[in-house]
Amino acid sequence: MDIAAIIVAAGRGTRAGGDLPKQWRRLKGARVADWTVAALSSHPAIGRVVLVLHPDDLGQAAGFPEVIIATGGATRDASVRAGLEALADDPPDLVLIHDVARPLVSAALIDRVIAGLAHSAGAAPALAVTDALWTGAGDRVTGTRDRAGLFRAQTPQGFRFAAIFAAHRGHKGGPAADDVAIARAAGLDVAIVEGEERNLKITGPEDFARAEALMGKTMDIRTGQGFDVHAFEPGDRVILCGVPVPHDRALKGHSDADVGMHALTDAIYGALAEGDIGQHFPPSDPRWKGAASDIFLRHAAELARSRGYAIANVDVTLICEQPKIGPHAGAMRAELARITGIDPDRISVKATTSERLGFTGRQEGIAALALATLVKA
Ligand SMILES: Nc1ccn([C@@H]2O[C@H](COP(=O)(O)OP(=O)(O)OP(=O)(O)O)[C@@H](O)[C@H]2O)c(=O)n1
Ligand SMILES: C[C@](O)(CO)[C@H](O)COP(=O)(O)O
Repeated sequence: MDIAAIIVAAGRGTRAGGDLPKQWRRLKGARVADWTVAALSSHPAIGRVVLVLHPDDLGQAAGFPEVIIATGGATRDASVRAGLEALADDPPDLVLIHDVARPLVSAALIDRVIAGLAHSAGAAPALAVTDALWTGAGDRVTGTRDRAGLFRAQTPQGFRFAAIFAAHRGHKGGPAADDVAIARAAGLDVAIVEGEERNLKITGPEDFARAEALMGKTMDIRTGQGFDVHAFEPGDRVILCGVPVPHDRALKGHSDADVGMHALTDAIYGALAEGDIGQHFPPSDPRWKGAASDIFLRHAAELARSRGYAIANVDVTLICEQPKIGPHAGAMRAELARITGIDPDRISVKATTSERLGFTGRQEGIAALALATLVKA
């Protein structure tokens, strides 16, 4: 069964306030959109994810190399339609349509939606209304309503792709609250599956704190360490943390011998219990001869993201007498930030000498240590 997900992220988040649309604001260090994309793309049944961005936000696409990007419209249903069109050339069997503003969606809830599609063209999560319902005008209650049979709708809302695509294409009734409304207007049967209180939609300013409190209860924190050494050989520069640094020698290695980036890549693999760089990129493979090490680091960072982890911070220590690292540390942090997609203020690059002791002290090579911390809500 081919299952795709569409994450609509083209809204402006006006009710949430703040300087940035809500999907670009942070929860526990990673952006709301990072959590949501990770939650969907790490689900084993979901093969493809489409992220629908506002035209002003297309610059963010580079931070999501593993997803298909589409450009959204002025309303939620126009954005969903853009996501469906992006899948139309190679249509999946099922599609799950999700709000970027619901970053705490669980794998179990996604499983329930998929299971609900076994006997129905649509399936969507919801919670039965448990509070009493009133009508009101100003500050006065004007009436009461029976809550029996009323539900609070959530996402992801799942559908047979062909059915919801036809429903969206044929929809003429103006903006709809959600895809269930569009499906039902087209006569599709939609099953209700159990939603979760945890699957809140970040809507108002107070919802960021609520989401962080919920995340804190189940946070999975992992650390990994990496260590690497490369010997000097004749040359006129070394590559350290992606930055060429003039020197009277080069570092010797199968790839570009970027000892700092290798240590950091191993730290991320270590946190994931995913072996080391040599397992993923064997030195015996001629494809990696002279390779720029950003390939390795990007792979490790994407692996972390695809497993639902955000990189909370990294700390790299270079051990050498020469060259001096301080003047280049800012450029190194910026380069590591660019490759990993995390903020430079979560990346530390520092250096120490070994007081002229040992192989680094004798200037036979450079060593590097790295630590990485990954978090999953
Ligand atoms: N033109 C739009 C409007 C909304 N959405 C998406 O639809 C989801 C649910 O909408 P809502 O929570 O209302 O988000 P915003 O429209 O961003 O918020 P607001 O109404 O406060 O501006 C969000 O993931 C939002 O990004 C979208 O992709 N395109
Ligand atoms: C689709 C939805 O998440 C269901 O609860 C919701 O309708 C979308 O958000 P909005 O606040 O209604 O725009």
